[in-house]
Amino acid sequence: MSLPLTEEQRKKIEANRQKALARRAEKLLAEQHQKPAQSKQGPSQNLPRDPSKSGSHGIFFKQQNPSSSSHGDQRPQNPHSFSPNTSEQAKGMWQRPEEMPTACPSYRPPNQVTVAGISPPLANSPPGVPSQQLWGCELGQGHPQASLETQSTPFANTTHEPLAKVKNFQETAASSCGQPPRDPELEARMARPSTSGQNISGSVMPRTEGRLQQKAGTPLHRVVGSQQGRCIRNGERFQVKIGYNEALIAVFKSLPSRSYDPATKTWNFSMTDYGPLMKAAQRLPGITLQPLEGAEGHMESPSTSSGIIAKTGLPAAPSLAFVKGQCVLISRARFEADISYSEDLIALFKQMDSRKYDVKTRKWSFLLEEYSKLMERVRGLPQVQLDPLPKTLTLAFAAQLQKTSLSPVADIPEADLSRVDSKLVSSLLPFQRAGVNFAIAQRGRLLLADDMGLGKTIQAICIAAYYRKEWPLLVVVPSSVRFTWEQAFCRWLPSLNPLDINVVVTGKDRLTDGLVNIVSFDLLSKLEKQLKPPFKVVIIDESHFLKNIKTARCRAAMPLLKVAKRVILLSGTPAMSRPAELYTQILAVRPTFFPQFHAFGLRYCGAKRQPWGWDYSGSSNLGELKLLLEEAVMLRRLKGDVLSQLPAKQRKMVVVAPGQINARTRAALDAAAKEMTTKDKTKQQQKEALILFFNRTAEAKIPSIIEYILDLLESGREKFLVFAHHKVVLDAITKELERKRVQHIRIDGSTSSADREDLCQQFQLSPGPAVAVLSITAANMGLTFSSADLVVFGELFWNPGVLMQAEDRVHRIGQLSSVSIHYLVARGTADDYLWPLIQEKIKVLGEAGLSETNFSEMTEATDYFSKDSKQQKIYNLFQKSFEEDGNDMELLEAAESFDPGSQDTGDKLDESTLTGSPVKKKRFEFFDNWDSFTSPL
Ligand SMILES: Nc1ncnc2c1ncn2[C@@H]1O[C@H](COP(=O)(O)OP(=O)(O)OP(=O)(O)O)[C@@H](O)[C@H]1O
Repeated sequence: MSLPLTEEQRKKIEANRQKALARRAEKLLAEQHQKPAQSKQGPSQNLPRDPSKSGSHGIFFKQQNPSSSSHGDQRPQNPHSFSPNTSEQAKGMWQRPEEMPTACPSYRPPNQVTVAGISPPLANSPPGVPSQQLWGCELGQGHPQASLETQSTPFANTTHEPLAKVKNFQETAASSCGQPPRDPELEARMARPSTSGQNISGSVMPRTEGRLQQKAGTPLHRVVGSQQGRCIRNGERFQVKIGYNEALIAVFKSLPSRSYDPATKTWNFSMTDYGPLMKAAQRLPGITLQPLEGAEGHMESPSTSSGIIAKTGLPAAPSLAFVKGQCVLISRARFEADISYSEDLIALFKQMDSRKYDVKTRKWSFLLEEYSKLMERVRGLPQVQLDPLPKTLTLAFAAQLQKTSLSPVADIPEADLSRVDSKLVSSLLPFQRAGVNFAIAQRGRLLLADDMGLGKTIQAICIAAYYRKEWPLLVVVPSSVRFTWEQAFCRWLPSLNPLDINVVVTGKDRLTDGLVNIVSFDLLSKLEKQLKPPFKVVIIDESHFLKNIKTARCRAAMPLLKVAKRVILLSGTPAMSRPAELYTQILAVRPTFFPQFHAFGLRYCGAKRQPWGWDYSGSSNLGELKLLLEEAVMLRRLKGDVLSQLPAKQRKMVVVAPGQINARTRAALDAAAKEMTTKDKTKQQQKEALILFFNRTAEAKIPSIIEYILDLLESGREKFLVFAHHKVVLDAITKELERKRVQHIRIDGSTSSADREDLCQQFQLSPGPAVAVLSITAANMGLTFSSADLVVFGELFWNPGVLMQAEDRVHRIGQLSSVSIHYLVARGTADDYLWPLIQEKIKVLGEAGLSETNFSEMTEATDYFSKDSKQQKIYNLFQKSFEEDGNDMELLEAAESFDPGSQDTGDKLDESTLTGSPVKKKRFEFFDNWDSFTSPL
């Protein structure tokens, strides 16, 4: 227990202190009388005090690195440094606490000597090593005398141990007395000049020097000479180790990120304050701050500026801390060392010619050509573990490692496409041609990940055709687009006999019957056994369907892809949520890159060990993954990148699977078709048969439309519009979306005007996936859906004006992208007649300058349907019926009275069941829509 000081004791202490300080000031003046007073702006009386003042008055020495003695030979030699007992004062300074007078009479030094023994005796240190460096001197920064200690005071035969004890003693005394526990004598002794030129005093006084000067009435010159300190990196922050200096403390306190650590009695700051601090310190006379290693970027050449903050030239104590990190690729030509601070390592980095320090990331980077040299040298640092780049990267970037390619972009030679059909080659847009060049430079193995609608099909066909000698070709696609692919081959490769195209429709079909074999993912897994001998050239459309290695489709496809010579993967969305989804696709293109998923997971999926196993759902090193993919696996262009080469609208005819039309519906369709061509039928009866045919077509297409929508959703299409005409189709779509819990809106003839706008807004603002299910005739105008850029027509409509008006729901002001329009066309249905009819109408209008001219040009297989005499008859009927404007209403009204269920099941579907729009509305919309041909966007 300690008692508080009496008033008398306090006064006496203060008087003694003043005397001691006055003596010291006199001495100082005597010693410095030759030198001009360097600072008239001495410390302000109001300078805030060190936060440590209340309980940390003492001397604090902490040995930061015992091994630092090995650097003793680098120190400046001081013949006086080790003269034993040359100074009584010094001796007094280092006396043990029990020998020291205490300011607190009731104080009893504690038994424990907490810091004793941490530092080796100075006598054992190599001669001449500045104590500050040897011990990582951490001075009480509130010590006003520290600024006076720039005079040289010979330290003789001193040890750390007593100092530690002094510290311990003083701290304890201070805290127990609640008063400044200082001994004026001791302080005066400590203030004696040191010949070492080093500041090692760390005792803290509670008052500012300015105040003391005033009280003493003695003008005390500001300290001259040098006070040295250094900055030390500590994670994201840095610490300043220097003796007390009021002006410096004021600087510290002006920095926003300041933090004072009472335990170590040091100030620390974030790196953002490094530059300002160094600059401010530079302006303080007598202060020398050794800059932070590797922090050049935080301040303009702090180490070279004006010489005031010149490096001390003193050896930095090597860190004993073990540092671990990894190399990461940051560009085609450079890699970065992602590792925490190590002086030795930084010294090594500085030996590299291509070194660069990034101020923002605070990391060093180097050219790949210096990679081997750096890694070899790092191996010589036992305290450092810098993990190398994965072997895959060194292989993929071998040219850069060997200094043969330092170009920021890969040089891709122009491929000789003379062996490919000229129709195709001449149709390629410039970016598509570049895609083909990339694929051939990659020897026919790639993931073509262009945005949707950029023409991956035409590029894939061209690449595959380049390797035609290696055919038969296998094309694996979602089942809903098998026939679209067939049409695309027919369109782009006129040299290919259509009979050589084999579309696999059932599990009984042969997979190898054609030169070009098109199969769905699901059938592929069923026909796995037929894959021998393996195909040398394989196209996988929507390759992200393979993202889950556990699925049957993936298990069937992977072995096939590993042995194929050419693998062309196509996907606009190769990974939808996490890098792990890319793994199988990378493996398919480059089987040797990451044969084990775990290695890939650790590097790029932020793999974490959990109680239940490894979690690979995260992500890491994505920049590097992107570089690797771009270098050796993937080509991806976004619509925005190539917008200038794209038409505003891209139309695509999607031939949906006839196999999905069931026998009952097929029979109904055939019956309706027969009815239309039967002789002796009145005109009215023919029209009724035509309407029946149209309605049966709607029914027949439902499974294909739903399958296509689900494929789009699985492919990651976020927002799109689906137009249909019949209520039965709209109902089926919405029912399926509800079942799959997909966000959607529906606007048909029964939707009120107010609701139309609300629903439209709802869709526009929806952040995630959403489908707008719309009636062709009820929602083809007056609505803006510009947040989508894809429109799917589940059903065709005979009036192209209505269709184009519907297309323009997305293709309007506010739409910054090129929009994609997919028309689903089913063979053996009314579509066989409607599609050519639409084409023909548009062509006529186009010739008259009333329509876009590219509708047909941009659509596959405008001639996909070759008409026999019976079909010609039906076509003529369609033409006649739908060309006479007055007949449209008649046809629609006739359709409304049609009951599609009556013939087979007796189920009655009323008008509103069959069509999505009320009759009255139709007339208005139908005739108005012709304007759309001429209305510009
Ligand atoms: N160079 C071209 N000349 C003519 N038509 C083209 C060209 N490139 C693409 N198209 C047409 O653009 C439409 C979209 O092409 P494609 O279906 O290949 O795109 P995609 O990238 O596969 O889109 P998705 O990812 O949606 O399947 C098709 O109708 C196609 O015929």
